[in-house]
Amino acid sequence: MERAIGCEMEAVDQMIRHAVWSAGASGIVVGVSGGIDSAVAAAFAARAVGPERVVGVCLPSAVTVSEDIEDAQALCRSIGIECRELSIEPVLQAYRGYPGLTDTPYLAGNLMARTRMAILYAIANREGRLVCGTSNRTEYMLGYCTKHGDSAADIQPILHLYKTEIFAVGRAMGIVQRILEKPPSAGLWAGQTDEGELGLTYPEIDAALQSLERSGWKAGNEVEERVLRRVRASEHKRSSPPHL
Ligand SMILES: Nc1ncnc2c1ncn2[C@@H]1O[C@H](COP(=O)(O)OP(=O)(O)OC[C@H]2O[C@@H]([n+]3cccc(C(=O)O)c3)[C@H](O)[C@@H]2O)[C@@H](O)[C@H]1O
Ligand SMILES: Nc1ncnc2c1ncn2[C@@H]1O[C@H](COP(=O)(O)OP(=O)(O)OP(=O)(O)O)[C@@H](O)[C@H]1O
Ligand SMILES: [Mg+2]
Repeated sequence: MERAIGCEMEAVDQMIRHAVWSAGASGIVVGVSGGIDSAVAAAFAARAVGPERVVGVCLPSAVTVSEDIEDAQALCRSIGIECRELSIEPVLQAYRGYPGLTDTPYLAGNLMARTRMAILYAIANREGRLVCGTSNRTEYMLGYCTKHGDSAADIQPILHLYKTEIFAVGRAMGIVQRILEKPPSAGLWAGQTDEGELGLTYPEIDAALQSLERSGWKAGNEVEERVLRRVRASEHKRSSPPHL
């Protein structure tokens, strides 16, 4: 880990406090999946504005494994935030009534991510909260997220951190061990893992991204070429829609 974790954590705290204060918000809502990104993002939110002003919402579907729900609850307990659980199955069941909209795991998965976003924003609307993002720099650069789904947020406390750095920050914050050890997964279909779907490991991807950034986005090997293709293809997820 090259960056000074301590100084950067203070800067994140200040950024979150400023965003909440300038929005006149009562607090923060964050989707807690039982994974490391939402754990670290929620822990930052709790540090910044106090755990009593943060609510974690676990939004399981039929493909969510019970260990993930238990880990999300354990995370909320360990950082002292309220934990709510709302199944997204009734909403997904309604989508299944529209022919073809949920026919593949890919289609259903993106609908799950956007359903979670809609519920988090409804809670934010009702309670005057800001929605806390959980995107890290690696998935942001690769576009490995659902556009207007899990990528939608009002604050982004961990967007500057590569996935491999999230684990180091999580360890420094004392995030529960089971969350630190599980393989990253979007949890959108049974058996899905990030590294399986991307076809590269996070250490490989992060090394390639750092090398590409240093070289002015010139690929020097096959892994860097593959990563660069994903970065280019997902440019639209990092910019405003074209308009006049
Ligand atoms: N060049 C372009 N200019 C402007 N817009 C463009 C575009 N190309 C596609 N689009 C639009 O973007 C859409 C495709 O983007 P999107 O809907 O996001 O879908 P897409 O990127 O195809 O799929 C999402 C990926 O993210 C993964 N994911 C999702 C959610 C969470 C996580 C996780 O790690 O937790 C991972 C998921 O497994 C899948 O691999 C197209 O249908 C189109 O509407
Ligand atoms: N079952 C769920 N309940 C609540 N929020 C969820 C759920 N599944 C996904 N999310 C939200 O979508 C975000 C994106 O998922 P993603 O898998 O990238 O992150 P993670 O689960 O926190 O960490 P990891 O990538 O290591 O699995 C989560 O951080 C969380 O905010
Ligand atoms: Mg996950």
